[in-house]
Amino acid sequence: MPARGGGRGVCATATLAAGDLVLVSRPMAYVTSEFGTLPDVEELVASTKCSDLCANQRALLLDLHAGDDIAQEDGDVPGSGATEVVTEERLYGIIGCNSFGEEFTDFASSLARAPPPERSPQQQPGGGGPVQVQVGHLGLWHSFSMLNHSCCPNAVNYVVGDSMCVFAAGHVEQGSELLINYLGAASLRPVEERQAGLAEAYAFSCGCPRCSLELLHGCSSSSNSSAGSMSVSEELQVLLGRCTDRAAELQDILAGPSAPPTPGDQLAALTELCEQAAADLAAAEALMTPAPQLMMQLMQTQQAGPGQAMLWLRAAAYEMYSQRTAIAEAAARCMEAAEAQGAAAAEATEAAAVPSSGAAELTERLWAAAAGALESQLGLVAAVAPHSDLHLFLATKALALAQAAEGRARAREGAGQQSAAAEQVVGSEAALARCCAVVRGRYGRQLSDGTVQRLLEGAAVGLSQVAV
Ligand SMILES: C[S@@+](CC[C@H](N)C(=O)[O-])C[C@H]1O[C@@H](n2cnc3c(N)ncnc32)[C@H](O)[C@@H]1O
Repeated sequence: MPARGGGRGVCATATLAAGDLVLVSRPMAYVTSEFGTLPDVEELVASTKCSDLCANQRALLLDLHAGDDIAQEDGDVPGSGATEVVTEERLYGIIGCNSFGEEFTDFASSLARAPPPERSPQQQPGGGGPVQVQVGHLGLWHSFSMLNHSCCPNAVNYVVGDSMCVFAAGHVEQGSELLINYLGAASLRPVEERQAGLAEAYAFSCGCPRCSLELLHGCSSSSNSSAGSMSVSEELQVLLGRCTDRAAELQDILAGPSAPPTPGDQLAALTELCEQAAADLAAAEALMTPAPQLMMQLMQTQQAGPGQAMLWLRAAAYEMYSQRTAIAEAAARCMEAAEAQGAAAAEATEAAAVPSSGAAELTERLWAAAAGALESQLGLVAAVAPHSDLHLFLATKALALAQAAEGRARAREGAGQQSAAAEQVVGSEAALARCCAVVRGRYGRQLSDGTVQRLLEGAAVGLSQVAV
């Protein structure tokens, strides 16, 4: 694969579906840190140096790509032998190009790895040490290191214990290259930032279809531009800048020192923020809708269907979708609190204890808006980070919202009230089926129903611990 630094890659030897196991790799070096932080690279370097590598293992280590400069300076051909010395510079190069780390092990599988309740909560199976469900880790795995990157990956990886597992994350034709995402959450940033990140960390320029499509579209000038001379990319940056400012405002409204004192005030401030966020998102969506001729050209050069091409483009504005969900959710919670306060006050004065149906309807509308915003967010993640942790996280969150909406609808029916807004929410059965499909795509197509259930329970607990 001459277009890839180091020249190698991994291709499917058979046609694959999401959730097919591609490889399991044992670590050559592996370090962890408590409290979920990412260990320092120096720790992995020190651990690799200290480990007593046999000739075979040293040959495998030296076989790894260390960056184009280092390979050229050494006149090295990968896989050239066990007798070479692993210099410090080379080791840093190898670790820089090939290590993989996470701030904490993913929330679903970490809980699923904890012992079942009948065992002591502190004991590993077989009586080992305490189980750490949230540790940060960094490691080096040889066969995993052969996988190249794409911003629209077709494979997904995660660590169990200290082993690296890789699964297909969608349909993969026999002979096609398997590609993973090196960028983590940064994969949901615009193309210029992704390219800069990859150039800095790995010294290559990504030529994946999503990058090419976005670059081509981003260079075109925006017909919406008030200045008339801004490119799509520049205009998107302006909108994303406003999104960042709004995030600070949201923080202030929810927790800052100048937080408005009553849920009513808070709701008014959130409603205003929600309107601004919706207007900016609509502007971004218009910006990311190419003119028909450009769309034809983009699809022909990138071999992507129109739906796919659109999702790839819109994923550059992901932060705005995510913010719209956060604001709508905050507004719904706020209205719910106001509704509960109203009910409590009515009860205290022995007035009608049932909250007014107008308030109830508004609460439902806000929850339906939050669920709708989450569905848009989920669609983007499914397109650019299929079966990732984030995909599972959002699917689980959508399931929780659907179940809560159904619970409220039943409670209101019990109180003789109607709620039309709840019907807009994806039903919990559909949301559960989607969650199970995401789990199977991430953790293995062949999982039993019991294991899927256990992983979903893990994801639900993780959801309650992580605020996004
Ligand atoms: C983990 S290695 C992947 C295997 C590597 N191609 C090899 O032959 O050893 C990471 C390196 O592969 C190269 N690489 C990965 N993805 C790439 C891509 N999409 N385009 C070009 N080079 C890529 C970069 O040089 C990067 O530093």
